[in-house]
Amino acid sequence: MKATRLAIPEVVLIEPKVFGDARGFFFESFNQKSFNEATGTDFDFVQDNHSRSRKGVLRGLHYQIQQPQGKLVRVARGAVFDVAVDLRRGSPTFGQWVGAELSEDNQHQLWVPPGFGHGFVVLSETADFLYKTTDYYAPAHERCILWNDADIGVDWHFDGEPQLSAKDAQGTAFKDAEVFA
Ligand SMILES: Cc1cn([C@H]2C[C@H](O)[C@@H](COP(=O)(O)OP(=O)(O)O[C@H]3O[C@@H](C)C(=O)[C@@H](O)[C@H]3O)O2)c(=O)[nH]c1=O
Repeated sequence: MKATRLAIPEVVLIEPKVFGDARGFFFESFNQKSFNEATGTDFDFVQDNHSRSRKGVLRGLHYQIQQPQGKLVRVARGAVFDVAVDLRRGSPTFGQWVGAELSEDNQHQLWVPPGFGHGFVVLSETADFLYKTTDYYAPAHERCILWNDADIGVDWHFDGEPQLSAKDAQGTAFKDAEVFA
């Protein structure tokens, strides 16, 4: 497994070692010890999620203002561009974003710590998106920043009008959003 800290160093790109053979492949999609060493964290994951989306679907930018979730995300089918936004006021990278393409071909994973907004757009015909979270879903604390907020300025690596949920279409501007202390 290879771990690379991105321009926001708390966000870590994880490249598992994939063992291919005549039958197909095998890899450890999660190993607590390796993950802790790679990220310098020690979280317990409490929820596993799986969503499927069509090409052009964009989910985000999501976070929970209480019970903030760290997310270890990956793609089992298809390809997405995945984005993390630093929402920790006082952080040297507050309001900045990083992103990576995650796909069934590269098997890359992204560690998005608590305190970050998260979203992705689907680049393939369909994508199965899998992620582990460090805290439980808490809809009362859910918040959404508008995907195309100009102050954040994410380059989604996707041309065209994305398909959003009604909730995401009404996301908050970054300047008005509740953020982490
Ligand atoms: C996220 C979530 C949703 N749900 C339900 C609520 C709703 O009826 C349905 C769809 O929810 P949403 O529209 O919020 O799903 P979605 O837009 O896929 O939300 C997810 O987006 C990505 C980008 C994230 O980072 C996740 O943390 C999560 O916010 O699933 C749960 O039961 N548990 C969960 O953990």
